[in-house]
Amino acid sequence: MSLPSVAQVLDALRVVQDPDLRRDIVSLDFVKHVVIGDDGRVAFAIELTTPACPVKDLLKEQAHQAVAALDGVTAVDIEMTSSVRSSGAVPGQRQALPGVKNIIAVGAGKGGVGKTTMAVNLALALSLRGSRVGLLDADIYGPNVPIMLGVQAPLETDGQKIVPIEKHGLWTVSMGFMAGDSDPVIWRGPMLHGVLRQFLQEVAWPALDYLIVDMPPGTGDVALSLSQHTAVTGAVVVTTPQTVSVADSRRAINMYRKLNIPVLGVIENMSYFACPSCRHETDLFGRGGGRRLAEELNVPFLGAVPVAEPVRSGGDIGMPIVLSAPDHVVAQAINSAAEQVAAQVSIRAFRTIPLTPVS
Ligand SMILES: Nc1ncnc2c1ncn2[C@@H]1O[C@H](COP(=O)(O)OP(=O)(O)OP(=O)(O)O)[C@@H](O)[C@H]1O
Repeated sequence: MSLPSVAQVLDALRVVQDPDLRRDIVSLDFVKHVVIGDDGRVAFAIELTTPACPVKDLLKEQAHQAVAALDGVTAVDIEMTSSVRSSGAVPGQRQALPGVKNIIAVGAGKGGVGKTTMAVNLALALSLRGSRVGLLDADIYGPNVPIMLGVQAPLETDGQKIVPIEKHGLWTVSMGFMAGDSDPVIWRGPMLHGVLRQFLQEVAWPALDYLIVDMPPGTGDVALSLSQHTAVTGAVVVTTPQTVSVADSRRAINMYRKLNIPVLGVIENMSYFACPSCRHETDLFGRGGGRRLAEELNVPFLGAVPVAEPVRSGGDIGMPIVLSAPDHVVAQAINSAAEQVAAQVSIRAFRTIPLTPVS
């Protein structure tokens, strides 16, 4: 039986569509290194735009089926790889940080909605999926990242730049490493601006796919500084479902829009309580407010995360839930939200990078 050509394999793969990018994987230039063996074995790689791709398994399965159906094919070997694209540096705009492909702000309109919890767990979820991730604690007045990561160490320099502290596979800097746990931070706007600039430009950040920035709650100075210092890929807004929180989140989204920071989407934290014994779900704060806000403002809804005691206790002892209980319903909800964030970043990267034509 005759063997298919590389062109025929590629043609067959054109039926496989990336649902987020709305194009087929061949014209997206995802298919690499097609090798057709004399025995009819076809091997190739599919290079996705993030290791956290939510539809990775689906794309692999569809690609397998499409190629296996060709005459002469006896086996199909697919290697799934990824290369995160940068959507930070748009021509004519500010530069992203050197070596940092994407900067993602995690913000909230209100304090106490779980913004830091989401920032830490989203960062870890992306890292656990194979990305290189940094976490910048820009919540200068209430720096809780060190507590939630369970790390307390003085920041040091390599002679020129601040060396970020590595914990659980993340690289991080925080005011909490400078001030003591209970020292108040009393600074004026220009000083905040200076600290943020230092944390961005005077830190020896390693090469990163994603730098997650834990923003202070509310609308204000730090978001403005961030947008002035660097090209921000986008912002994730964390809300709880009740009306007062949603109203503040609406203001936060509008602020990011005013600053030309794209809104990647809304996460509804503390969406409901899932009883660990009987599994009954109670809508403590009126589930759905975050989703309705996303629909109203025409931004993606990235997921609903329930309330659960292990989230709080894990945060208190520096062992975030995606690490301590990866099968917990909350960890799964956060993992799914992290995949949606990565997908939104990829979508933005494709809006700013011209596609390579495929011959
Ligand atoms: N889904 C959840 N289930 C249970 N507890 C949660 C959940 N999300 C957050 N928490 C807890 O709520 C408290 C506040 O969370 P966190 O510090 O992340 O909020 P925040 O919005 O960053 O607050 P702020 O910026 O005002 O300091 C923490 O004790 C945290 O462990």
